[in-house]
Amino acid sequence: MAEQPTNGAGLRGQSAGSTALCTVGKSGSGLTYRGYDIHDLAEYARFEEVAHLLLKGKLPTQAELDAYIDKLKSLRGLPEPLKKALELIPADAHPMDVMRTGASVLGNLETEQSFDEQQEQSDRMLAAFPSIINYWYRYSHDGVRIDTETDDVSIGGHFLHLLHGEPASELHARVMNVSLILYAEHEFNASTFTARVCASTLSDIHSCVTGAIGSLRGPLHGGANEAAMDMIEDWQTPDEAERKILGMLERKEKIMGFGHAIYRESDPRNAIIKQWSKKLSEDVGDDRLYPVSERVEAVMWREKKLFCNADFFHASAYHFMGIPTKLFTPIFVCSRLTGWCAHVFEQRENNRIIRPNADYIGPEKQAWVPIEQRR
Ligand SMILES: CC(=O)SCCNC(=O)CCNC(=O)[C@H](O)C(C)(C)COP(=O)(O)OP(=O)(O)OC[C@H]1O[C@@H](n2cnc3c(N)ncnc32)[C@H](O)[C@@H]1OP(=O)(O)O
Ligand SMILES: O=C([O-])CC(=O)C(=O)O
Repeated sequence: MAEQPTNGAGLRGQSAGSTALCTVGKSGSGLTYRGYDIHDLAEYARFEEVAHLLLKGKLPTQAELDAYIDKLKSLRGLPEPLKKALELIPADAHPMDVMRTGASVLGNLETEQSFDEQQEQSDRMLAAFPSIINYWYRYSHDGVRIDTETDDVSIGGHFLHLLHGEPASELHARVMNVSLILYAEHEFNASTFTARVCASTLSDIHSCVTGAIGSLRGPLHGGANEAAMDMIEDWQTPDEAERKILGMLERKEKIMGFGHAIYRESDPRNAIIKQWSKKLSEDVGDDRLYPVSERVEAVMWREKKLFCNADFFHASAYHFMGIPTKLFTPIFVCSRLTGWCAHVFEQRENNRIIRPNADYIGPEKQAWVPIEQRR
């Protein structure tokens, strides 16, 4: 593992527990899920296989995978009260707030009654989350009540089908599959840690996931893919992008989609999603966004030795597939849900309430001042 600052800020460099789910940056840049390298998973696996790996503890056999896919397909429908709740949320709401509310309402309607239900509840959320966000999006933006029970085999294809009202192309379904795999799990990141803290109080799984969605929403975490898109979308040429980035660095602004709390030299997911972004850019005949993104990457490395994290090239990749920017982070939710739930299971298996100490930096003991004497 690369050397980390240990002054305590952000708990950086400190172990907060153990996990059998994931290694991040173990040899400087690697990423594995239960021992499987991210490159192999992105190249050969279906997202549903990775979900099985994380949630059930092993890669499925073909028969197990077929059964799991069928099961997830059967769980895509939404209960009427949830649809009604989604219809009340205005079009200008942030989709991450919609996800948070959707998860919470589902938890009211299909409450986890005991931890024995954790697998079933996780599968249900995995199947239902794309339906939740797209049901709201299509109702609030297009005025249509979509049928969320499609026959698409993959969760990624299903997501795009609901969004665009037609089955996804093979290329788009493939890229969504890769994207969902890349985002699925990442050890004790902020949102996963949120889920584990919540789980450590023996709370229900919907509360753990709802809290995690709130943590993922911020631009320093999952919200960075949207923030990166907002940053680059108006830049017309690589030269303009370079000028703008240099200006931002001069003003000491954060450049979204760059840097990482754990990786020091590169994020292994970047090369993978970058390659798919390039393919998509050729597919749509783009001669602007991809070259702009590449220049931003080069300038950030040249000027600051800062590298793209998983989010940066996700921005252009999603954009090329016609996904509205504000739905980028909800897709991250649909994927990271697998990691969150697997961590909740792990926390529950060997639980102690998470409750660290704080270093007190406030005033020493003070004498009580009656209210009429205060100034
Ligand atoms: C899926 C994910 O969640 S990946 C992360 C997504 N988030 C982003 O892309 C947001 C932009 N990036 C960042 O804000 C940070 O790099 C984080 C939040 C990811 C990590 O934060 P930290 O662990 O505190 O970063 P780190 O210790 O490596 O920072 C070192 C220095 O580089 C600077 N730096 C780090 N990232 C950036 C950036 N993207 N732009 C400009 N400067 C940066 C920091 O400000 C810090 O400078 P300082 O020493 O003068 O204060
Ligand atoms: O690990 C982190 O700090 C951020 C994260 O979730 C990721 O990079 O996927």
